[in-house]
Amino acid sequence: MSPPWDDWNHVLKIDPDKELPPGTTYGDLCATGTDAIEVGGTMGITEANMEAVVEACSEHGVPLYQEPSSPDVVIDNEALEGYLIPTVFNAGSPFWITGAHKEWVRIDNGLDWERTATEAYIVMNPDADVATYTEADCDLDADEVAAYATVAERMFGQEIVYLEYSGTLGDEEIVAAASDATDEATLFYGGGIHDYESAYSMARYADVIVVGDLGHDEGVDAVRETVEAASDS
Ligand SMILES: CC(C)=CCC/C(C)=C/CC/C(C)=C/CC/C(C)=C/COP(=O)(O)OP(=O)(O)O
Ligand SMILES: O=P(O)(O)OC[C@@H](O)CO
Ligand SMILES: [Mg+2]
Repeated sequence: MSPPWDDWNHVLKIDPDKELPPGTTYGDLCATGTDAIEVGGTMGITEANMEAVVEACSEHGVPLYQEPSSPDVVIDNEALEGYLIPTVFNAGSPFWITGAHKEWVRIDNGLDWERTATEAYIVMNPDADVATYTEADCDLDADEVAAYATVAERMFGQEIVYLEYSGTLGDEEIVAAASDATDEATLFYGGGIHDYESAYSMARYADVIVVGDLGHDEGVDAVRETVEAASDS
C-alpha cells in the first residue's frame, strides 16, 4: 500500500511557538485545501504548546501529523494520523541523524511504528534556526544535494526526502537536481513560499511543497494561493 504523502501536493506546517494573524483560527488554516498539516518547529516547542495546537486542529477533516524537534515533545494524541520524524542527513553531529532517535527508542516503550515515518532532511539555509540547531553543512552544490537524495532513497530506504530552505526560497537548479535524483521517494520542498508564483516555481520540481511562516504571517488567503499553485503544477 502506498503511503498517504504519495497523493499530496501541499502541506501546511504550523509552528506551536508562533502566533496566528488577528482573526485567523487554526480551523481556518485547516480549511485552506492543504493535503495535510504538520505541527512542528525548531525553537520554543513544548509538549503543552504541541497539545494545544493538535487539539485546535483536530476534527477539521485534514490529516494531522506531528513533526517533533526532539523526543521530549512527542505527544500521544489520537487526533494524530502519524508522526513524521526528521533525520538531518547533512547535520554536523550524528545526534541529529540517529542519536536523538536512539534516545527516543530507548526512553519510550510504546512507540507506534504503524504511525511513524522518517523524513530525510537536507537543510540548505545556513541562517535558519534548524541549521544552527543541527550544525548543518549547508554549503552544498546541486550534485551534492542530488547525491544526498540518492543516498537517502537508495541506501537508507527513506520514503520522504525533505529539501529544507526554511525562511528563504530555494535555488531552482538545486531543487531540480533533487527531483531528478529521487524516484521512489517523495520529494518535499519547504522554505520561503509566499505567493502563487513562488509556490509554483518549487512545485514544478517537488512532489510536495511545505508552507510554514506564510500561515502565521499572512493567513488563509495567501495559503490558499499556494494550495492552488501546488495543484496546478
Ligand atoms: C527522534 C525525535 C523524536 C526527534 C529528533 C528530530 C530531529 C533530528 C530534529 C532536528 C531539527 C528539525 C529538522 C526539526 C524539524 C522542524 C523544522 C525544520 C522546523 C523549521 O525550522 P526553522 O524554520 O529553522 O525554525 P523557526 O521557524 O522555528 O525559527
Ligand atoms: O516557514 P517556511 O519558510 O515557509 O518554511 C517551511 C518549512 O519547510 C519549515 O520547516
Ligand atoms: Mg522557519
